Amino acid sequence: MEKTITLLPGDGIGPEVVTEATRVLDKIGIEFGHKFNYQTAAIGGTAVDQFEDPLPKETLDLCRESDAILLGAVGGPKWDSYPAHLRPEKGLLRIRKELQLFSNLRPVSIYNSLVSESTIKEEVVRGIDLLIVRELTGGLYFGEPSERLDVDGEEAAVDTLSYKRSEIERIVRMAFELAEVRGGKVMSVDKANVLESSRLWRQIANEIAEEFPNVTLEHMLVDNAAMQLIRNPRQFDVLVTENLFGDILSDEASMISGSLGLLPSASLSAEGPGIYEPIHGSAPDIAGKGLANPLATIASVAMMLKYAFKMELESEAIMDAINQALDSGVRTADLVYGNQEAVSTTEMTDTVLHYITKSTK
Ligand SMILES: NC(=O)c1ccc[n+]([C@@H]2O[C@H](COP(=O)([O-])OP(=O)(O)OC[C@H]3O[C@@H](n4cnc5c(N)ncnc54)[C@H](O)[C@@H]3O)[C@@H](O)[C@H]2O)c1
Ligand SMILES: CC(C)[C@H](C(=O)O)[C@@H](O)C(=O)O
Ligand SMILES: [Mg+2]
Repeated sequence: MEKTITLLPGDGIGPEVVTEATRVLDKIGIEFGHKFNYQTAAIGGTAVDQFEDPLPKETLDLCRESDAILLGAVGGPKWDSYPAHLRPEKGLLRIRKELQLFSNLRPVSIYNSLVSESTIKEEVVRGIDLLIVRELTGGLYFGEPSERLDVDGEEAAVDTLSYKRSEIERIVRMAFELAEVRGGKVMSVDKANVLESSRLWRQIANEIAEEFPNVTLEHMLVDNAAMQLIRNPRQFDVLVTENLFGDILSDEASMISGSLGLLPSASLSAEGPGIYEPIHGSAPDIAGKGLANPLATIASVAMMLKYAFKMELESEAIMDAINQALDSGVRTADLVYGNQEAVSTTEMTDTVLHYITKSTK
């Protein structure tokens, strides 16, 4: 097969991890006889510097006409004081909205050899396999008004948490469809004891549940969910939640797998190309030092192969290779506690590449 992939390296460690992920794609291409064509475009702070726009039109056009998009990360201290529309993060929010990527899948599992190294007890994390389904184009990130204002002569600011029925229906339905082919359980996470938007969310989740007799639905308040994720993550199969709750819970959940540098994601729409992106950010503290863990981005490529190209075997070959690389003992710095030696970003990828073969399946 021949596929065109738009690369959006972005800022900080973004370019480093995207480069590593394309090496993995190239190896898959060789082993399985596919051709991956890349086109690279600017997003985030890099795009602000070049085009005074965190999402130039040319970038969006390239993305629209590609088969899939691979994003590194955006943002960094350099742009933190820029006005809202020129912030790197705005570029990411805009592209998610433009491409209607309402569904962000953030799977959380643990590689075999990391079970005993987790900061959480082995018996709590062993065999973890849960999926966070994060709503990605609504809620506080996009609600209007979102602005500074004057309240009683005082400086104030407002952000708006609003959801339409259709927005809730489609993401909750997606969660149920995924649960049907997984463990058959949906946990809808909200703050219905306080927020009206959460009460609508809960009501609609109950309605959607009627369409899926083989899937059980439970509700959990988000503060409790944050605690339960660490106390007993095995109770969860699919968690579905609004944009900001999903953002926070997924960073927390990454520590069940061992590091923020391990968690991949797929941002999907009803039709058209999706963005495959690690859940982590641009990590300015380690950028340019060869310290970044490339595995979240490499696993995002595995999600791309599975969801965008229906290349199940190829996707599994990558996940198997990551498992074997970690089994062989290599660790990037984020995975090292104590005095074990860490390998570089490139060395980690080299080890993954070593284990990628068609015959692994
Ligand atoms: N999707 C994205 O583009 C995205 C996501 C989150 C944050 N950001 C942006 O990134 C910038 C930094 O934010 P932050 O520091 O809060 O979050 P971050 O995710 O960039 O980093 C948090 C911590 O995790 C570490 N880390 C992250 N990814 C890693 C990796 N692959 N390997 C090893 N360690 C890794 C970092 O070194 C840092 O200590 C901000 O500008 C923020 O807006 C972007
Ligand atoms: C950079 C930021 C806008 C983004 C988000 O909050 O969605 C990031 O944290 C993520 O998780 O992808
Ligand atoms: Mg985040």
